[in-house]
Amino acid sequence: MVKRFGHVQALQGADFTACPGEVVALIGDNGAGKSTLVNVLSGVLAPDGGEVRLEGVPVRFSGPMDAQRHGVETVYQDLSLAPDLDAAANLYLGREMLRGGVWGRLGVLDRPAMRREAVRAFAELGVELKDVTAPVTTLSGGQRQSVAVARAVAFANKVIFMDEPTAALGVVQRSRVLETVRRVADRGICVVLISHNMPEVLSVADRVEVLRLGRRVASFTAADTTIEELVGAMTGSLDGPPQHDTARTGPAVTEAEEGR
Ligand SMILES: Nc1ncnc2c1ncn2[C@@H]1O[C@H](COP(=O)(O)OP(=O)(O)OP(=O)(O)O)[C@@H](O)[C@H]1O
Repeated sequence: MVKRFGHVQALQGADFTACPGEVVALIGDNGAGKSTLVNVLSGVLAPDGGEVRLEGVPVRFSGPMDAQRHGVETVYQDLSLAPDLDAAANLYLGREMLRGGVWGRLGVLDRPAMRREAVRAFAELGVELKDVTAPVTTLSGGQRQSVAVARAVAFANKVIFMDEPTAALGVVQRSRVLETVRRVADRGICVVLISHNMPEVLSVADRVEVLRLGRRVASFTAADTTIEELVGAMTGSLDGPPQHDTARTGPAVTEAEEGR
């Protein structure tokens, strides 16, 4: 995948594959190109070169909603929440539940049902919101992050990209989100996780892809590597980082290939 911002070459042929049921961690130093890659794969940014394949089929998302229609959800670093809406409304943003019968045809929102579902979804993530009717702008950073994670988990059926989904979380919520990541993958969804937290990466990921200066420079099987090895690959201090064999568990669902 190739992406330029003016003179900045953010992605210079970064590529990776993620399979159903696996958690792939995307790691790299600040500025390595991780968020740019996720933004290109989730339809936020148009690439300057390269190809995305979903279940082996080339796709070109016209925007994030197009990606969502294909079963691809994203937790963005900036969370992309509507600050003045409550947690339940944010969970269903753009996919609101409507009341049945004539009201459904008139497009009346079923707020009680959305709030019930929101309470359930947040409880699953270990988030206790005192008031699901409060605008998300009044929530803590961690609570807002959980709202964004809950939204992606509720709707993804093929791929979830998570850009630093636990950065603002306390210990308990962090471990609940990581449990959720594993559970979502076990449903056959492929999870791509960006994280700077190496113990977290090793505890939840099956594979680790390392980006440096817009390129993928190493791949590791999480069970066979160490924090030192990952940091070495990220910083380039390892001489000729290894391209470990990546155990593939099925057909590729998402791929960003080198630009031509
Ligand atoms: N909208 C933009 N305009 C100009 N340059 C950008 C833009 N977005 C990213 N870049 C540049 O592209 C490069 C890759 O940035 P990116 O945010 O993808 O890195 P990252 O690996 O996610 O970093 P971090 O871990 O700090 O979030 C950086 O040099 C960054 O300054």
